[in-house]
Amino acid sequence: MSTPAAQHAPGRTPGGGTAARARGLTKAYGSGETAVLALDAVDVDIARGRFTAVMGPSGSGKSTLMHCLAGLDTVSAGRVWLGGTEITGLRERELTRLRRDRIGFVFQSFNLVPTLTAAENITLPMDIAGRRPDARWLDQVVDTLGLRPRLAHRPAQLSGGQQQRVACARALASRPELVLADEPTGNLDSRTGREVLAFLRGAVDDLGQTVVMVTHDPGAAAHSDLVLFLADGRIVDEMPEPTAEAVLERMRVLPAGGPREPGSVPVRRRPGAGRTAEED
Ligand SMILES: Nc1ncnc2c1ncn2[C@@H]1O[C@H](COP(=O)(O)OP(=O)(O)OP(=O)(O)O)[C@@H](O)[C@H]1O
Repeated sequence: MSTPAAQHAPGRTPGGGTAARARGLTKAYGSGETAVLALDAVDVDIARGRFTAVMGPSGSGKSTLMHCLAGLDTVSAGRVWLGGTEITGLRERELTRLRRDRIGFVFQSFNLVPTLTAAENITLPMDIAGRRPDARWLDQVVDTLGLRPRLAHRPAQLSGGQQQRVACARALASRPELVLADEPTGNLDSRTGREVLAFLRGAVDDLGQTVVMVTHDPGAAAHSDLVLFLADGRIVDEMPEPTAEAVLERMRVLPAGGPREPGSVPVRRRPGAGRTAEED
């Protein structure tokens, strides 16, 4: 469970498919002279049952991509699907329900409720939704994350790594179709960070979950099955079975990134960029 993805057998999980998909996904912030193009006609397929990392320089559009895939942000152009559901065009109420029922989120700052126990934090989103957790699934998640002895503890009684494990369990509790993790190890020391990555890896390998993780850390990306490299709002490359060294090397030659004005640079696509997982 704790082995980097490079040591896992390559190939898709049985019954794979696409958990999320975007075509021509474009996001501009602002308008006129101050407008910036955060995403520029991105095509992406997120393979079901796999662990995908998103890397790129600061300002390259990683968080925007994540937010658009989750329906947390509106798109300027293009289409986004979660499974078979097109989310572009859904009303806010439908989006709220879709996020609650079908997507799990893990953030850099664990976002736990301090007055609740670990167990209560884990089931909170389902409690709010009036949904009953599947007890067997929840047991599996709690055991995979090694949280059984900590369930009665409040966040302040847990280490940072344990708190992030609780946040991971909360994201997995409803057995979502997609788990989105934005810099999940950003606030952790390297040892506890590796622990959390091993658990995310376990969520994919042992529980069949689909995880997309934004990270700046090549070592974290090495736990994934596939790294997508963003630069200037475009997917410029991808790397299956990444190693930390290969990711670091690839990052060195990425453009410095940052937003730019719409239309200021002609759309030019590297060979293979935006290729779908199906086509590999
Ligand atoms: N709410 C916003 N309003 C205006 N511009 C925004 C907004 N959100 C993002 N941007 C712009 O879009 C660009 C892409 O932002 P995004 O946060 O997706 O980049 P990132 O790759 O996640 O960066 P970082 O690694 O620093 O978190 C940013 O550089 C920023 O200028």
